[in-house]
Amino acid sequence: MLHLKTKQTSHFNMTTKFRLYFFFPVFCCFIFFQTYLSASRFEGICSNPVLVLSDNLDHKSEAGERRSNVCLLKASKPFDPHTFIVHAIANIICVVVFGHRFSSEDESFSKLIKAIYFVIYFQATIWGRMYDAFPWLMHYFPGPHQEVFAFNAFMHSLVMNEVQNHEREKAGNPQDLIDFYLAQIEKTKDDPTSTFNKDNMVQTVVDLLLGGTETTSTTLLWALLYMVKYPGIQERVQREIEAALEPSHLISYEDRKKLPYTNAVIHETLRYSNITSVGVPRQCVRNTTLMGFHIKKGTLVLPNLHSVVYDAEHWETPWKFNPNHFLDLDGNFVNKEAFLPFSAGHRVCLGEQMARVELFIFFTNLLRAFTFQLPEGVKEINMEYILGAILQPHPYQLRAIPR
Ligand code: HEM
Repeated sequence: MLHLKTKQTSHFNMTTKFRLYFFFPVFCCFIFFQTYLSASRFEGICSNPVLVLSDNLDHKSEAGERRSNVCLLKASKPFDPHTFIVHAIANIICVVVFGHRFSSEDESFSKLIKAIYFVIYFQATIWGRMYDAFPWLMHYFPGPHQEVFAFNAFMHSLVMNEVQNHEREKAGNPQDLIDFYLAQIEKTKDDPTSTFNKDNMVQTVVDLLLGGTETTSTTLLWALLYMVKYPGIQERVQREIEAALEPSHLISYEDRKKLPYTNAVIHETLRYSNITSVGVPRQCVRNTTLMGFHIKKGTLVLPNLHSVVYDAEHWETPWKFNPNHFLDLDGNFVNKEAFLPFSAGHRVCLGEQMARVELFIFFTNLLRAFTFQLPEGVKEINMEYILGAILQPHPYQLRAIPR
């Protein structure tokens, strides 16, 4: 099913307009952005996640206290890592598309994060389901479903503002996605078949903000939760990092080759947390036959990634967090055919490379700097997920002990 030529449909089956605009431009510009979102471009942007965590923790410190050690020691107090991680990850995609990051106190940034969260998780709520089933009726009723449109409008106006700033400032040397896109619009302005235009640009940026924030940050939240749950695995990762890298070494994506166990833990986190369980809804653009099954034009298709990443034929212990799934007997990293958290085929995740780099650099830096533990007295960890377009862990607290 994954290899069907499918037409992208919206996460929400709300209005035709919304459906048409939601992901379509991404498809048009796939090749352009595959080049733009290459690993090396954003590796530098996320190279200091420990500072991000420390920065965020420092906001909680009393006035006048010094950073560095003071703030790191403060990190051993129990805290919920959610906001810090989401802000850090959202800022990476902001640097890529806008060319700048936002301060955590910035109101429009907070609203953007809220909008992304709401749009991603709303659809699994009863209101989302009701709207999907009876859009014509629900349209007239008040309720949280109306907020999705308000948040969507907010995201569009925020991006439009950024575009206007770019146009005013006109950088000679393109630095971010909006710069490149504007240059592309100019280059193709005489081509009547070109899909490079402002509306598509704005929607594309919104798609990247939506696709690139909750996914990676939720995976990192699962990773920290697994480290707390399995301290033996955490310790083995830390020992590997210590043995392979000098303490002052600036961690890069290349280093994964020296850290097979750490790499295996990240892959196992992606497999086991299964955050995009049934991918993104697609729609068949023409009648198709796949392995004897006839699929009519217009049929909605959900790639069942869950069945692949938990397939007992491919995974030794599918229902257990087991980094050995990605290691051979000599401890070398091995990739697996059934490792498809980013899906496959024509509509494979556009941000896969970016997510892989972010996850590796964040996870490795954080485990090198901290040991993560449960708050004192807490024995139970809720490992169940909250159902949504992305499967997220229940809010939790942990302590980050500086190493
Ligand atoms: C752990 C992180 C991530 C996971 C597990 C993930 C997973 C996925 C999956 C399963 C799909 C649907 C593919 C299909 O329909 O077959 C998808 C699509 C998409 N993802 Fe990701 N993703 C992640 C991170 C990112 C990031 C960082 C970005 C942004 C840079 C991104 C942008 C997108 C976009 C734009 C699409 C739609 C692509 C299209 O329609 O052609 N994702 N992702």
